[in-house]
Amino acid sequence: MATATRPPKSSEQSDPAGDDAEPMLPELQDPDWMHHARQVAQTGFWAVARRLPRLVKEAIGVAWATNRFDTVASIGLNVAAGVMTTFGLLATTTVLTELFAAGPTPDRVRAALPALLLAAAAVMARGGLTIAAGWAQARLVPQINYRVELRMFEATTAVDLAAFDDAGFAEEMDRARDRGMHEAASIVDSTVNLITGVVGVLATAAAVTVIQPILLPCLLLAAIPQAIITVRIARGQYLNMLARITRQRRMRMLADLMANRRTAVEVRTYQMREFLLDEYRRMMRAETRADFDLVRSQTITRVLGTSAAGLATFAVYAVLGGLLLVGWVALAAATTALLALQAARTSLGMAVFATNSLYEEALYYQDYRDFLDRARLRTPPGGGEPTTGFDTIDLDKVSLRYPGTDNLAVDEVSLTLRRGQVVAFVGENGSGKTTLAKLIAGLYRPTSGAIRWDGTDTTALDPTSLGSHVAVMSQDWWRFPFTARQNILIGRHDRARHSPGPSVEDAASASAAHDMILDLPYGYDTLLDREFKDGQDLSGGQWQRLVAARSLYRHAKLLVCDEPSAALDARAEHAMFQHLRRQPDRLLILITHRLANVRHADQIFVLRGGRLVQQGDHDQLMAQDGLYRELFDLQAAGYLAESS
Ligand SMILES: Nc1ncnc2c1ncn2[C@@H]1O[C@H](COP(=O)(O)OP(=O)(O)OP(=O)(O)O)[C@@H](O)[C@H]1O
Repeated sequence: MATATRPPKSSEQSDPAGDDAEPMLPELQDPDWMHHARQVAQTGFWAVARRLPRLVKEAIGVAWATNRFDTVASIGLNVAAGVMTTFGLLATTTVLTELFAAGPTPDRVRAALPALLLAAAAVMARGGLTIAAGWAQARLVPQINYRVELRMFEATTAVDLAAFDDAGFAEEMDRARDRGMHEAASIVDSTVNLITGVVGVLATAAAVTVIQPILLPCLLLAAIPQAIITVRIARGQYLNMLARITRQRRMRMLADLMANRRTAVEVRTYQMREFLLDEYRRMMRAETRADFDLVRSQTITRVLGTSAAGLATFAVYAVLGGLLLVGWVALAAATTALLALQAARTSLGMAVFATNSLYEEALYYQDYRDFLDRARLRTPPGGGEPTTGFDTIDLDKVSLRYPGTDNLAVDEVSLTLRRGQVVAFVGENGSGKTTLAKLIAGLYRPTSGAIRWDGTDTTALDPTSLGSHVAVMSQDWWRFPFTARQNILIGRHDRARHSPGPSVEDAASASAAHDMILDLPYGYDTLLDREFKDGQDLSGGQWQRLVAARSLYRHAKLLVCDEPSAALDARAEHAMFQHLRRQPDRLLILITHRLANVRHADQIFVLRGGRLVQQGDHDQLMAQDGLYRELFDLQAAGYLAESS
C-alpha cells in the first residue's frame, strides 16, 4: 500500500478542476501503524480460522488480567444463554407436538400448557442472561482500555531520553499508541462475540439433533450463505478502507489547515485559501466515487448472497417437505427446525464476523505488546546510591554519539565544575553545547567516558535522586496547557511545605514574570491554553519568563539555562540575569550566544565540533587569539557600528 513520496508539483503543472489531474501536493505515505493492513487483506478466512485458538487464549488472558469476575460473567452467561436456547427449542417442539396431536382443542391446549410455560421461561431466562452477559462485556471494555493506556504511558514516561532519538523506537511507539493499544479491548470484545456466536450455533444444532438428527445438515445448508455474505461484505469494506485511507488522511490534514487557529495567519497572508480548497475538492470527488463504488459492490454482494440464501432456504423447505411426506420427521419437529434455522444463521454470521475482526485486531495488538517489551529494555534499571548533591562535577573524556548518526556530538570532553560557580558553554550552532549540558544533567548517558559527582560515577547513583538536584531551562520548552501557577509549580510539584526554595510568586518575580501574570484576567489562576474556555495565550517572550520561573522554583543545586533570554526584551533579559548570579549552593551552567551575558562567568568553555577548544574566564580568553575572541569581537562590532 506504501506509495513513494513524489516531489510537490507546482499549481501550473496540474489542473485543479480536472478529475484525473495529478494532486498538487506530494503523495503521502501510509501511516506506520497500518503496516499489517496488506497482510490482513491477503490472508484467507481459513488461514485466519487456524490461528483462532491462540488468539482466543491471548484475548481471554487480557480480560482475565483486567477483571476476573467480568470475564467469567461475560463468557459464562453467554454459554448459559445458549443452553436456554436449546431448552427453548426443545420445549417449543413439545408444545407443537401437543397442539398438532389429535383430539378436542381445549384438551390439546391444556396438554401443551406445561411445555409452553417451560418455553416461555427459557426465552425469558435467555433474554435475561444475554442482557447480563452484555453488561459484563460492556464493563470489561473501559477497564481494559484504562489499564492498557496506563501501562503505555507508564512505559513512555519511564524510558530514557535517548530512546526518543531512536527512529525505530519512535515508530514503534506511534504504532502502539495510534492503533495497537486501542485493540486490546477490541480483541476481547471480538472473542466474546465469537464465543457467543459459536455457542448459539451449537445450541441450535444440539436442539435440532435431539429433535431429529437428519435435520442437522439442513440447518448448516441454510446458514452457510449468510456466513459467506458476512465475510465478503466485511472484507470488501476493509479493502475499500485500505484503498482510501491515504486520501482520507490528506483530507483530514487539509481540513486541519483550513480550520485551525495556528495556521489561520499564514493561510491568509499567503492567500492559500483557493489552493487548499481546490485540493480538498479534488479529494472529495475521489472519495464520493469510492463511496459509490463501495455501495454498488456491496449491493451486488447482498443481492447474490440473499438469492443464494433464498435458494438454500428453498432447498431446506423442499428437504423438510420430503421428510414430512415419507414420515421421517413430524410436523412439530419440522416447524421447530425452521425456527432453529433463523437463530443459527444469525449466530453463525456473528461468529464468522468476529473471527475476521479478531485476526486483524490481534496483529495490531501485538505491536503494543512489542512496544512494551522494547520500552522495558530502554528503561533505566533504577536503584543505585541516593545522593545529596555535589561539590564538584568531573567530566573525564566524555563523548556522545546520537543513535543513527556518524559524528560525535560531544567528543572526549574533560572538565571540572564546582558548586557556587557560574560557568558558560559557548560555541557556534551545532557545536555540542546543549548536548554537553544534557549529559551533565543526567538526561543522556555518555557513549564513552565518565561523569563523576564528588568522585562517584553518576551511573552508580540513583537516577531519581540525581535528577532531584537538577533543573534545566531548556531552549525547547513546551507550552503546558495549565494555569500560570501550575506552570510554575510543576517545576517541583511534590515540594513539601516549608522545604527550602522560593514561593511561586518569588520565582515569578525573579524571572520578570510576576507583573505580567498579574495582568492576566485571572492572575495566577489563568489557564494558558486558548483551546479551552477562558484560556489565554502568551507571547513567546512571556512564555520564556514563565519557563524560567519554573526552573527557579525547582530550586536545584545544578541549574542549566540553555538560551534563557533568546525571546526576552532587553529589560526582561537584564532583570533575569540579575537573578542568575552566583549563589554559594548552586552551580549555574549558562548557554547563550549573547556573549555579553557570559563576561562575568567564572569559567567559559568554548566548544567546536563537539570538542572543548578553549577554557578560561573572559579576560583570559580575550587575551588569546581564538574562537571566543573572534565571536565576541564579531558581536561587539555590530553594537559599536550601531553606536558610531
Ligand atoms: N536528538 C538528536 N539526534 C541526533 N542528532 C542531534 C540531536 N540533537 C542534536 N544533534 C546533533 O548534535 C550536534 C550538537 O547539537 P547541540 O544541540 O548540542 O548543539 P548546540 O551547540 O547546542 O547548538 P545550538 O547553538 O544551535 O543550540 C549537532 O550536529 C546536532 O545536529
